[in-house]
Amino acid sequence: MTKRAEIAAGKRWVVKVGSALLTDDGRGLDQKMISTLVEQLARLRARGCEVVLVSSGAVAAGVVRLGMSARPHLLHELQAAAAAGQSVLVQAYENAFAAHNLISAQVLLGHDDIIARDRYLNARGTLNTLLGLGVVPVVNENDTVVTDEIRFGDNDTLGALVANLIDADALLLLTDQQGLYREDPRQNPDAELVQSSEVNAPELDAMAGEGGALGRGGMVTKLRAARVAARSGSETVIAGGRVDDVIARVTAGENIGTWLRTGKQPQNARKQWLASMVQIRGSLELDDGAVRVLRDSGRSLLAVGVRGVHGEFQRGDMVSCRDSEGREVARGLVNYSAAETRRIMGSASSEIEGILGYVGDEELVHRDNLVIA
Ligand SMILES: Nc1ncnc2c1ncn2[C@@H]1O[C@H](COP(=O)(O)OP(=O)(O)O)[C@@H](O)[C@H]1O
Ligand SMILES: N[C@@H](CCC(=O)OP(=O)(O)O)C(=O)O
Repeated sequence: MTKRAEIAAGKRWVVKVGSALLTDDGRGLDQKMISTLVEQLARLRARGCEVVLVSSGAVAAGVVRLGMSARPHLLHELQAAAAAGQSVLVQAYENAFAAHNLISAQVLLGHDDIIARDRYLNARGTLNTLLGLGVVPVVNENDTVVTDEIRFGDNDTLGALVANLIDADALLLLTDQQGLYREDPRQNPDAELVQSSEVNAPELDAMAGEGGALGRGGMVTKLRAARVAARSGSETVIAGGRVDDVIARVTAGENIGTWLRTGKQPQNARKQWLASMVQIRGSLELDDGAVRVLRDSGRSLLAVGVRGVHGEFQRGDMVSCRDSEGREVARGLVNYSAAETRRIMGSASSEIEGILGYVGDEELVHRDNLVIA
């Protein structure tokens, strides 16, 4: 896609609405904002587009409902707030969509639903079926059961994974700023808006800062999310949720907000699933030859090309493969534990049996289980 106007051809949208936008400066849900957004989503549906809404706001709504003075830090208090707030949030959406004769459906997802392939396929099937039935799925993280270790934590990431799941044409991240600026506008009110950029452009990393008091990830997680969404070929636009008619204008291809262009060809479904695993258990330091083999020829990673092992992981965990300067080259599911890998690194595959007393797989990471960064 080379021109912004081509976005208008997108028929499948994921629209993500952040806490910063929805929660009336932390005083509970901003019902007016919900009605405004839903009215715009209803128009998008009437134009024949399918849409999945990813909405934050459960914790913020729960904090007010339970009379807490601020967003809690303890995990169980956060989870209690999310549980009490999610029902209010979903009810607000139900009412707002019903006013436009649309049915919405609550979908709560956790990290486990993404890393287990059967659950991933199941979630995809359910979302596609809901869309086929004309329903608007309203997705949030299943906050009440996730633990710190396995939570997405921010809904930008969740929005991107949903875009991967349903092969969305585009992801729209709506927030309290009008897009990505060259500097955080809270620090520099004169910062310039980035209108468009290739999503993987390295200079974007230095521009994106942390979030405000209400949201979680700021532009850091929005940028990361755009890169995840791009893996399935989804374009991303970050725009201001309070801008008049923002959803209609972005989806019509108007040049507002920040467009992060995909640039690359989408990965196949299995590689997308692999890429969507956000929990990395350890890393492998590769020698230059292995880096070249992975980057240029798409072959498997063998133990002989590994010089160092960091972290503790088990067979089947996701590990990051890095060059000698620590830059990520690829990620993949490893066939040996960290302890085993430490023993076989630098050795030829034919030597594994002699070292370990058994041989599982010839490859340390098979090419089918490897995604290049
Ligand atoms: N370069 C930047 N451009 C725009 N906003 C930025 C930038 N860096 C950091 N931010 C901050 O990110 C915040 C939006 O993210 P966040 O608070 O997580 O909201 P949300 O709940 O919508 O996800 C903005 O309020 C802004 O202060
Ligand atoms: N699942 C949480 C949302 C996490 C969060 O705050 O995300 P975001 O505002 O999008 O950065 C909730 O509903 O409160």
